[in-house]
Amino acid sequence: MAYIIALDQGTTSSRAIIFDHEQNIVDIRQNETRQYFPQSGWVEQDPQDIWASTFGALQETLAATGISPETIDALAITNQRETTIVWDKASGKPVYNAIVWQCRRTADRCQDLVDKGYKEQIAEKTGLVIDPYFSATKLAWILDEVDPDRTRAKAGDLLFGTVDTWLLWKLTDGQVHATDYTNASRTMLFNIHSLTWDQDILDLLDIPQAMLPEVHPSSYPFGQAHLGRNVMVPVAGMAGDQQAALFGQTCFSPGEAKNTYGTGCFLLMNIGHEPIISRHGLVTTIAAGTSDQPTYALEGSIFVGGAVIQWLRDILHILDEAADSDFFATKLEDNEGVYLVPAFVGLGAPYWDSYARGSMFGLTRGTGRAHIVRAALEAIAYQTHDVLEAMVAESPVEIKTLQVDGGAAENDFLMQFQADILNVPVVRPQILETTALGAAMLAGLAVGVWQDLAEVARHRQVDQTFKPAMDGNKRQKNIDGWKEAIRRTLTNQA
Ligand SMILES: Nc1ncnc2c1ncn2[C@@H]1O[C@H](COP(=O)(O)OP(=O)(O)O)[C@@H](O)[C@H]1O
Ligand SMILES: O=P(O)(O)OC[C@H](O)CO
Repeated sequence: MAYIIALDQGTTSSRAIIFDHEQNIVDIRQNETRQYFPQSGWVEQDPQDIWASTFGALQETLAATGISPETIDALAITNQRETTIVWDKASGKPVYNAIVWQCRRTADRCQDLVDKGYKEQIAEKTGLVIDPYFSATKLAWILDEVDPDRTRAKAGDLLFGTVDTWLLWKLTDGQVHATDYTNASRTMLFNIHSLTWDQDILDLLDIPQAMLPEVHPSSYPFGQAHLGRNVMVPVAGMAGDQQAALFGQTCFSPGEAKNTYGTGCFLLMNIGHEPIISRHGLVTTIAAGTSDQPTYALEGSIFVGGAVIQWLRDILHILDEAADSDFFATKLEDNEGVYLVPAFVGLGAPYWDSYARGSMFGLTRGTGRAHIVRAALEAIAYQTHDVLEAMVAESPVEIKTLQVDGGAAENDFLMQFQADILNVPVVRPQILETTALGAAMLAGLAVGVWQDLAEVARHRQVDQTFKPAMDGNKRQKNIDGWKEAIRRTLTNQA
């Protein structure tokens, strides 16, 4: 028997998942990772914790299953994207905490770039909206702190990486400094047409090319991971988690879309080989693929999805477990006019408001735990509605079904409410670990475990389809209430 192991480094946890050649999950090990919130809207993680939790999960899964590393055909890495790490090449030590994708510390820098008129140019080159979400201004911020005149970065003594690059570098004992197209396309430094780092943007932010990783397709022999006792295993697949999930959901054709409900929610639609620059608040990104010719995707990035449930559990303490949210939400017939806008770190697509903060509306003396829990789950579905609405406006392709995955997609109430609010069937696959599966598929294709896309798609199975069942008037009333809540939360409206 031979296997592929996917390392899925998400915002809240690091997982190692063993797949066999039939794409069955043989074992999963998971370690939580800690987030730090040093100031309002700031989010950091410790890069050493990211590494230790990931490598620990890998070692634990090998120990628990007794699977010998010699029988592993390939490793795959998939990761929270945009999160920015800079380390010292000689010592291998990070020079600052990882600045997490959700972090808003560079909001003013981004506003300054917008005010100076770079919006169109950056959208044309990178497919992105100027926002603190992406790595570019986070990297410039770290350099301003630790290497203001850029001497060390220019000499190549400091290296930059997103989480995939950091893990690859650690796994290969500092031999390989590389990333893939999908992760590079989230930095706001990468030209998605020429598939190269963009010198104009590097100059604009004073970022030396010498510190940037090489960029390859997602299905590629990146390097040999050192798993101890002279055992080397090829790392043959790397992709940002959302693009890996799109691939794992087998959305290989234009018009096919998925939404992942993790810490955030990320709705991606395959748009084929021609990038569209969005006029409706979406971003254009490179999808995971097996060749040099890129496939593109339109993406709606929602910053707070499942994280709102974590907030109810860990900060408000009104839930013991995230899964209990289903029980409380279904205690009510409807939301009774209560809306929660979880703009804890501003709002992403399609609003892009860095300065908005969370708000709740419609509270009465009768408002209790069930209302707040339900409003939180509904907010995940409404935000997805707003993104899908933008996607429909952008693309002539009709979205007939929405494929879903991620931790919060286990919540039946949320999935049914999502189908009701979108008026589109929501299809949940049997394997919810689609992100890891997609990465494993990319690695397996690179090393010849599977021959082609048709072969990797063969194993996909549906768990449940949630069909829209809400009356049209009620749907509209719900959406109107949400739009009003959004209107009252935004700071950037004219
Ligand atoms: N049954 C559930 N209902 C609602 N939210 C859930 C449920 N299970 C997990 N979550 C939420 O999903 C997120 C974890 O999903 P996961 O896909 O592991 O995220 P990530 O990859 O971002 O770390 C957490 O934010 C958690 O609050
Ligand atoms: O940690 P996740 O799975 O919510 O994914 C984070 C995204 O990659 C951020 O862009």
